[in-house]
Amino acid sequence: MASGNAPLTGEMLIGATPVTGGGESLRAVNPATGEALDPVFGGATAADVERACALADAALIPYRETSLADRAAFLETIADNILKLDDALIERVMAESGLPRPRVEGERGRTVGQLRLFAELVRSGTWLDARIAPAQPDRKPLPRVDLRLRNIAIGPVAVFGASNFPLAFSVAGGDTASALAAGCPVVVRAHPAHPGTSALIGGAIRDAVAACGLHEGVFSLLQGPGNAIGQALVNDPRIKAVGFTGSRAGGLALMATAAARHQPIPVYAEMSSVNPVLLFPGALAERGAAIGEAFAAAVQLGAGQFCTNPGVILALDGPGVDAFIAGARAKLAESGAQTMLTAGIHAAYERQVGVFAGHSAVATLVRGGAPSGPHQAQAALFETDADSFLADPRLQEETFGPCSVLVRVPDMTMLRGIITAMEGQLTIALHLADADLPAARALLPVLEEKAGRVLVNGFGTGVEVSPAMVHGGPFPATSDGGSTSVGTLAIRRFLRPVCYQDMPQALLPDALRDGSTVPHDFVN
Ligand SMILES: NC(=O)C1=CN([C@@H]2O[C@H](COP(=O)(O)OP(=O)(O)OC[C@H]3O[C@@H](n4cnc5c(N)ncnc54)[C@H](OP(=O)(O)O)[C@@H]3O)[C@@H](O)[C@H]2O)C=CC1
Ligand SMILES: O=C(O)CCC(=O)C(=O)O
Repeated sequence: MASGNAPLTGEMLIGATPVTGGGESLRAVNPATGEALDPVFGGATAADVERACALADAALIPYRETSLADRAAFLETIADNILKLDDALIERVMAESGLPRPRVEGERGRTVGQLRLFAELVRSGTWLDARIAPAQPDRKPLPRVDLRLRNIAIGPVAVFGASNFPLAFSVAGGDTASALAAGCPVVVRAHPAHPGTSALIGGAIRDAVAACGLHEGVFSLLQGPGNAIGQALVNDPRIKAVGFTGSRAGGLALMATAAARHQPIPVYAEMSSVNPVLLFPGALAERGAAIGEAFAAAVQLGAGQFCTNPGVILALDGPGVDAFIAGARAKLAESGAQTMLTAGIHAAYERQVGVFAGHSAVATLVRGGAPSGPHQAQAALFETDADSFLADPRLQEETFGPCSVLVRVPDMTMLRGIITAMEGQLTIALHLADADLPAARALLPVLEEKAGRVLVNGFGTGVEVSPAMVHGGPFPATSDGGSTSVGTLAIRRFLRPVCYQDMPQALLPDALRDGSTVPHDFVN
């Protein structure tokens, strides 16, 4: 296990202990070259999973009662340690993901910024949602009992690292940051595509646990290929919640496992979304070509491997649609193919693009530049009509990669019908001119029903980490439309309220004692 800038060893982390897993092993593969990367990582066995969960359970009570200041300092130490990994981290991410340096450096900034934002939140104490309703012994006709409420950590959390954000949605990504902020020990199941990146970040967290004097079970990192590791983790009775970003099939499988446990637990899975982009007539007439060019950039961001990727364009039919297509066509045609994250993701992309290309009701508008190396995705824009789109659910499914289908929609009634028929989404984007506002206003309640975030004159890619962000949405965008995986509200997934009734001051947690300086609602 790497510590600081020490070389990678192929070990995982069971608490503070580096362990070479005795299960099936794996090596990362550079998707840009096909080269297998050293070292070999030993895979976690059932006994490794068991030990990590036992340690997490042992760490729960001491960790969840750390002071706000100490827990915030821990999150900041993780951020500092990640930065200390310096270029060794950036190069390993690039080698394991095929992502370009500026993207990886940006993602590191987002990861570190996210940890610091959660540190600020922890320090504020607002997330405790403390409420004090003191006793009213003289209340008539009945006296009122003394009631005090605070949130506590839900318990050890299993986090599945995502393939498409090796830093911001992985070992120290949003799920881990929000769970640690809530006071939950975390057991991470590293994504098999980037074991080296995961080990480097895992070392940074382990070093922070030690430097902050915390129980070693606050963090463990499991490596290896295959479903068995994740299944064992979600099945372990000591795990009390799950954070996941990945495929719909994977998310559904974990939800089923969690629901079938003796004690079912919540799975916060972010799965699939096509993020409809609605083009209104006024905006199309005013700047159709420019919107088309901006779309071409958005759909290719990160080789389209974003769950916020604009996968469906619903264009209200009119002359401006052709201007949009011309703008998109010009930009897409001149773009190069991009390396995808893994051979499997590339093969899935080719399969799904093949469904569009071979569909009798679909026309190919443009393909991007041809591949010049292994696992490269060629961008694609298709077109179909509204009736065909509604009739075939395959056209409404997520294509993970730089691909989108434009649907010509005859009128607002049909647009409303299509949105109503579609599944839940992370984002819906509207392109509007002033003249479109009345129509957009009338549609907004339907859009709110369907998406976690509705945005205007932009695209959903590039989620801002903010207290006001919702990165979630109705199923299947996520398994739980009542939450977010990005932004400070994400902490709520890993909290549970406890009420203390008629509890003597000496037994109350500090935040709920008389004179508490932690922000709280006082109920007269
Ligand atoms: N919408 C989105 O945000 C994203 C969608 N995807 C989609 O997922 C496809 C595959 O990408 P990938 O990132 O590997 O996603 P997967 O869902 O296949 O895998 C994500 C993680 O979950 C584990 N896992 C998957 N299925 C199970 C299961 N049944 N039981 C236990 N663990 C499981 C995987 O490990 P292992 O496979 O070793 O079991 C891995 O650690 C992409 O082609 C794309 O379509 C991917 C990333 C993001
Ligand atoms: O668009 C982004 O910045 C985040 C996208 C995302 O959450 C994902 O692809 O998993």
